[in-house]
Amino acid sequence: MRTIGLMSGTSLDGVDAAYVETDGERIDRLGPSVTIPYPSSLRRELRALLDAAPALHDEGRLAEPAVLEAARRLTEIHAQAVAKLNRPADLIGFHGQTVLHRPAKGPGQSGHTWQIGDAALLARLTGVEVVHDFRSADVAAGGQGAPLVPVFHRVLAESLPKPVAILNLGGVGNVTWIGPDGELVAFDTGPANGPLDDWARRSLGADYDRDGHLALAGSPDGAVLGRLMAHPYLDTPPPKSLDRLDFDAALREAGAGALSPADGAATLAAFCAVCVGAAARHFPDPPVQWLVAGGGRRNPALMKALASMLEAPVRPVEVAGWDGDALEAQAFGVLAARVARGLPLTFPGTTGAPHPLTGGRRVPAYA
Ligand SMILES: Nc1ncnc2c1ncn2[C@@H]1O[C@H](COP(=O)(O)OP(=O)(O)OP(=O)(O)O)[C@@H](O)[C@H]1O
Ligand SMILES: CC(=O)N[C@H]1[C@@H]2OC[C@@H](O2)[C@@H](O)[C@@H]1O[C@H](C)C(=O)O
Repeated sequence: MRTIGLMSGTSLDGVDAAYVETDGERIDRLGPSVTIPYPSSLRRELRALLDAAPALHDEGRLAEPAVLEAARRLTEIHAQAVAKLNRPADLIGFHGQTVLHRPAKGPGQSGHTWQIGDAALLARLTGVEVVHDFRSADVAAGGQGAPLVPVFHRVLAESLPKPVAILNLGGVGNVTWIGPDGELVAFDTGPANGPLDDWARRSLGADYDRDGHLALAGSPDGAVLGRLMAHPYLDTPPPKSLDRLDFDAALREAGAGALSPADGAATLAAFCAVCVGAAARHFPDPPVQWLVAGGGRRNPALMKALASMLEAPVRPVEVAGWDGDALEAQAFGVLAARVARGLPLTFPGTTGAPHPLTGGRRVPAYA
């Protein structure tokens, strides 16, 4: 199948689109990819929506005008990304924008995950069948609904020495550990760029701390870091996943807000690495190497903190010949093909699904 994967991540920086030829099990060709950054006004709208989402959800106000308007703007930019790729496609994998993620906390409890985006509008604008809503079926079955990329990571990493750990540093961090027989252990590690971006906005008035300049100018605060390290998420065994804002209260309570701009950034970078170090304790065996994808691999402060925290070499995924900016978008092309073929997206080792589960919903192409 000729697929286009579309991912709008928790960093809210833009949409990534990638062309992939795949049957969902193998990759025949990884084609071009593009990113369309969101205008600042849409970033602000989405960031406000993340804050408002818990109340909107709890009050059943999912179709508020502000939500529909953000979904429409987001979807139109996704359609622009598809047009920019300019490749004939059979299927689009449309993740949408997560505004709230609250998987079930325990057996018998119900959870929910909310991605905004108008799949019918995207199908109309592109003339291509759209697969969307990749996470709900898993959450409804008691899974975490995230992460979803591990099954794609396994295809990519087929010929690499095992065990290997693939770390994505987006707004939130997530890791996939792949064992010698293709076993998967995957989960969200902790906050990554999300709090760093919020900090950069507050202290620099910038979207992010470019090249980690601010963090590299400071030092991690031992007391704040010590309080953060005691967060129960770190020791909780997988499966586990996070909302983009899950650590905000803990960061406030730990006193991060009182630090100087540089020390605050250094502390947040160090904490991201501490979370990854804690994640490694949940692996069945230590990985021979860490391959890092996502925007965080461009932040030298994060990469330095990771290298000093982890025992195996830590390198950007480009050393394996992959494109660390396109990986998640590529994954949603492959996942769309898996949905079309009824193949599982999630597994006991990834989301804690009770058994391998398919998911997603399909909107046919409009003529
Ligand atoms: N040169 C750079 N220096 C520092 N940080 C950078 C740089 N380039 C990108 N980033 C960080 O990477 C972030 C974007 O990462 P990415 O695109 O992987 O996130 P995402 O796909 O939105 O997130 P997620 O994986 O959580 O869905 C930016 O918000 C920024 O924090
Ligand atoms: C609920 C949600 O959107 N989660 C994202 C987020 O961003 C990174 C991390 O948290 C990961 O669990 C997931 O994204 C990737 C694409 C995934 O599902 O594999």
